[in-house]
Amino acid sequence: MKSSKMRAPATPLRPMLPPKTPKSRQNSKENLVQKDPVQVFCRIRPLQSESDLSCIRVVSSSTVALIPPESAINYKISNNKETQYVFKHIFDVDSSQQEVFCTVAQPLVEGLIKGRNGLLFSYGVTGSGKTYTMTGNKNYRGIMPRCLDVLFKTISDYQAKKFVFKPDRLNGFDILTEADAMLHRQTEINSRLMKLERKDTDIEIASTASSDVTILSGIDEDNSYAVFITYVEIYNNNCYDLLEPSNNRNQPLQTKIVREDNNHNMFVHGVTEVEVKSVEEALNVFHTGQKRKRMGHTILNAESSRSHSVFTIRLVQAPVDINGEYVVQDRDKITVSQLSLVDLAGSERTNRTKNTGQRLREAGNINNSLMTLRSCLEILRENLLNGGNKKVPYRDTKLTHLFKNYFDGEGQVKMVVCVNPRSDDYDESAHVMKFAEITQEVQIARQTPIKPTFDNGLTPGRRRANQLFRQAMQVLEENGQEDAQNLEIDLGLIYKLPSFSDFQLRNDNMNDIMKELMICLEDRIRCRKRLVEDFDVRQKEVRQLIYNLESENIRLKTENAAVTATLNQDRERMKVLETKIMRYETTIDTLNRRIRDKDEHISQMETDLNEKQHQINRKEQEKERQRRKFDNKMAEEHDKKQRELENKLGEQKRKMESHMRTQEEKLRLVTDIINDNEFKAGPVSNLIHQFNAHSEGNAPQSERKARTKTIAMTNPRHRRSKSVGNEGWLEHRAPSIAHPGTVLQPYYNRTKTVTSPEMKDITNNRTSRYCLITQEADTDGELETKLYKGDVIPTKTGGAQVVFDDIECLTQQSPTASPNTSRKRKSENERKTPSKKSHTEIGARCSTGIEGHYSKKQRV
Ligand SMILES: Nc1ncnc2c1ncn2[C@@H]1O[C@H](COP(=O)(O)OP(=O)(O)OP(=O)(O)O)[C@@H](O)[C@H]1O
Repeated sequence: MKSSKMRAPATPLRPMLPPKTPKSRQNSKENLVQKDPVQVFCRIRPLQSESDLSCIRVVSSSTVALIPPESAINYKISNNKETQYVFKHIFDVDSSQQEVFCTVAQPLVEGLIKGRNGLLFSYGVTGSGKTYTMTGNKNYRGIMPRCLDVLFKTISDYQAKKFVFKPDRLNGFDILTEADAMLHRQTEINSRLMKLERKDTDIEIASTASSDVTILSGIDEDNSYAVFITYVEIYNNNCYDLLEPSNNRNQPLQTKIVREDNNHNMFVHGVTEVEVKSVEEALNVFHTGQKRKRMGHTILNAESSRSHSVFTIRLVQAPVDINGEYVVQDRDKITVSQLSLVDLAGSERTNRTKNTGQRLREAGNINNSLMTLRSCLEILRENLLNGGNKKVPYRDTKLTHLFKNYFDGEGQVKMVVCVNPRSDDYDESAHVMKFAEITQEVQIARQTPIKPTFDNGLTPGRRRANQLFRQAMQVLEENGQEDAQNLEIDLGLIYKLPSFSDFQLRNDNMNDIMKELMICLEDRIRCRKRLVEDFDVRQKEVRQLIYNLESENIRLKTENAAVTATLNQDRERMKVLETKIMRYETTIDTLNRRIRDKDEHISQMETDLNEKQHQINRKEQEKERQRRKFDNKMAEEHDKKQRELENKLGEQKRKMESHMRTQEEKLRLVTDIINDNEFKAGPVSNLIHQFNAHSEGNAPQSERKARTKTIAMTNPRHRRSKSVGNEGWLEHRAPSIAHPGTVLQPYYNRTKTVTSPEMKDITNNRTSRYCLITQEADTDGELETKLYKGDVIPTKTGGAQVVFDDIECLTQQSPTASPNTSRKRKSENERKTPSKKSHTEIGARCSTGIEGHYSKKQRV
């Protein structure tokens, strides 16, 4: 008999802080004290035809004997002796599906409801009745639909609304709020309407649900429950999600991986978990999976019996809130339990099936996984017997990896061995039996407690109490108590209604409690009425107060608006100013940056300038050094040249002196000659001849003869005195002579200029020198002035003769005439030639005399 305290409905302000308890799984291993063996059941299917021979004999409800037929391999070895095998229970050919379910699966469902995990295998060769046992058919529903029947029947009143629990895709669940869940429900309805989904229930299985479904114990009335279905196929050691949503049905299924969640439970990662609310819905999902399986096998060219099917029922439960209506929004309080129903592939050996190619590979994989399952169980058994800690090769195949947790003590494991009694299957059946026998020696730790008891601070039985409370209120309302519905309306902190007296909820005193509750409620209604009246009065006062406050508030708001407007204006101004400041700051920054750049530039320039100045100084120094060197060199050169010039000058001087000495000597000689021969008779021509002979020496004989002939006879004794002051010049010039305008003019002392000289001009005593001036143009048209000079010497006859001793030649060149090198040269040559010529002419002229007499005769 279950009893619970009924309490008043909580007010929203009532604190509800349930202390958190650690998760069950954390303590689960510490709590494992008891161990249960793997329960193995044996089911013998009926013979297909009456002609078939049976090799199995049921000895008792737990013992079965295998009798080898003659065709068996070990017929001779076993000496026709039967082998007996003991199992938990033997289901013979007459055993019904219900019987099998009740014995094998119902305890697992009970465990499931209590939060315990369960695993049920069906093992056997092909055609031995595994699928028949697990799924069944239209008339004979198997374990799976029956499990669903019982489960939904048991939790029917406690099911949570759809989508309150949502799979988190990592083997856990989240709790959605009622609003979110409703949104999901709406979306689902819409999508169904869109798709116009056809109800595709597996007719064979779902048509006849058992009417005599038992309601199992162990349900927690203060919990809400939800059922989720997953359907996975393991084929060729690959995991496929048969419920995977797909738009294209011909698209092959994606392989999935087996992973471990945060609580070290194994699960198929990303598997589709479908929430179902009824058996029909669950079978519908199963049917969808079956179709996907068939489709997949058609695509892969496989056979259904070659794969392992894992149909898992996951039961999610969580406590309801204090009002017993909604699930408490705390995912730590969720309990998830699951029951996996595994229809294994046929366990026959390859040599029997004569498979090749793909079939052989399939068979290999099947055997592999079954062998691994077998080795895992054997090692577990060995560890158990020897206390060893040998590593169990769960990870070798997907099948064993997925169910690792069960063998490690996280759930109950059961196996139904299906055998075909046909003698043809003897060898295979013997294998199956042996394996099954070993399996049941494996002990699995019992999971206790099955479900953690949360100390969540909530009253047990609150859901039922709430229901009773509602019922009582409904009765009161029917009895004319209008305020009954308002009882729930909380009066807040102002008033407190009298507390409920404690009611003990028991199944046998429900009517008494109901009566007491109604009396209590009537009192509460009266009390509430009083309080409500008082409340109304106070409410009016408060309203007035509020009104006043509101008026004041409006006034303040107006003031506030004005102040706010001013403030906003100020803020705007501030903003503008701030913007300006920012702009200026930016400008200042920019300018500072520029100044820095310029400073850097200036310092760089200064550095360059210094460098350049330094270079210039260096160059100046170098230049100064070069200049000094050059000056020194120049001075040296100058000294050298000066010395050379002095030497040359000295030499020239010496030459000139020597020449002068020679000339003086000559002159002296001439003077001596003249002096010696002044009074001696002798023609002057001889003296001149002597002079010429002396001076020219080598003159040609003919020239000398000619000259001798042309010179007039003179008497040197009569040469007029040339002493200073006594020299008188007779300048004889043609009337057409142009003044040459030369700077250097011949200097004549006591000069008499005549154009046509008379005798007396020559013969007078004052005239001692004679100068004849002629002018003519040369070949280039240049003016050439010649001055023929000579001594006037009186002749014996009283006349006078002129002895020419000098010719002066003045040649002028026009500055406007174009310079002509050849002409110049010519002129120079000419100048040179006349000089030479003049020299000869001097001689000639010197030897030429103009003899004049005082007589009127003139001879030139
Ligand atoms: N106990 C039984 N009572 C009546 N019919 C049975 C029984 N067991 C099996 N059968 C029938 O035998 C046939 C083969 O059975 P089933 O398909 O379940 O074998 P299986 O072991 O699942 O084969 P596979 O390994 O190919 O899947 C089915 O038609 C089924 O109805």
